[in-house]
Amino acid sequence: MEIIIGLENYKKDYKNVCLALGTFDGIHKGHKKLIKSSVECAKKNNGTAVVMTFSEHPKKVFHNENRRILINNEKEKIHLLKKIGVDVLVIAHFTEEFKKLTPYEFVSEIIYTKLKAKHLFAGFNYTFGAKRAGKAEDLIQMAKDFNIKTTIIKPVTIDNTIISSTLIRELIEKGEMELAEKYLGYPFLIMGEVIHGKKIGRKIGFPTANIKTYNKIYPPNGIYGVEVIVEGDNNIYDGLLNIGHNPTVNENIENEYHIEVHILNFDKEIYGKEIMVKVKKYLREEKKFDTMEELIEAIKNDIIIWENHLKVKENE
Ligand SMILES: Cc1cc2nc3c(=O)[nH]c(=O)nc-3n(C[C@H](O)[C@H](O)[C@H](O)COP(=O)(O)O)c2cc1C
Ligand SMILES: Nc1ncnc2c1ncn2[C@@H]1O[C@H](COP(=O)(O)OP(=O)(O)O)[C@@H](O)[C@H]1O
Repeated sequence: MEIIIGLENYKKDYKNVCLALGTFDGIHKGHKKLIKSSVECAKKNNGTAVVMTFSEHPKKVFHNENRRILINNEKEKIHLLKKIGVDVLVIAHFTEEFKKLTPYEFVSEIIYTKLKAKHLFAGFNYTFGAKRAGKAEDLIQMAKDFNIKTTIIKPVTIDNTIISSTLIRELIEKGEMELAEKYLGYPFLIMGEVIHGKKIGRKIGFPTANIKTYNKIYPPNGIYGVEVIVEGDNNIYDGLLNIGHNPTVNENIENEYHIEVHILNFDKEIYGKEIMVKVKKYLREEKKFDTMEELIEAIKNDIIIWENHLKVKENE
């Protein structure tokens, strides 16, 4: 997959561009259906499947919020789009200038002139142009003027509920990881670089790879059962993730926020490597223990609980 950052760097004449439009935060089952349609369109027409998203979440730019609101950081998004078979990902900057384009200017200047799209794919609730004034039906009409076909993808539902990034964000914020997985179509991901921590983990017999944090949503503080993939290693490991302040070892918890994973049956130095954690299940809240012995006992118990859970799942 080719990655183009900034529309000004989209320069090649790609053939028969099948363009998927949307913010695609989460790349959930609904997004996947839409993006897959553009990939299939490209295959059928000997063309190019292009996805255009923004480097900043449009809502964040609109409300100037600092709140963590994204389900995926850029790395995760790239990983997920590659898997679907997208040829070109354009990450446009959501600039002041861009925000001012009317819906018609967006179609004419960006979709037609710049991206040279032949076929568009957008969701039923897609909005575009200044003040998000353009709706999915407008897109069909406006694109017609430029001889561009448009396919609007109907809502994808599970148990009569429309899958949406908002719903999934709420589930992640509540720690409902199994439900989040159901709507996403894959477990919630945490991808990032392994950084140095306080080096207490290995002393107590449970080394934990600390993962660099990004401005995105994380599940509530607590202990989670996870799967782990380490850069340059083909195995999928089981593991236990801890998100929180480590109150047992930290006096001043306000300044401490860590995301760290103990990988089961693993013993390698992986500082600086990229790791991917698939968050499967919330196990318990993070506690302040009076002694290190109690913390060690709790971690041992977490491992037993998670291994037993996996055994039961295997036999189901
Ligand atoms: C499975 C697991 C459960 C944990 N539970 C707690 C907890 O309840 N309370 C706590 O203060 N720290 C908890 N920790 C975090 C440890 O305090 C932390 O891993 C240890 O201090 C090592 O940190 P370091 O990587 O900076 O050396 C847990 C860690 C793991 C792997
Ligand atoms: N089973 C394991 N799980 C996690 N990290 C491991 C494991 N075995 C070895 N390591 C290595 O040990 C480091 C974690 O040890 P730790 O004492 O907790 O140090 P730090 O505080 O720097 O994270 C990891 O970054 C990794 O390089």
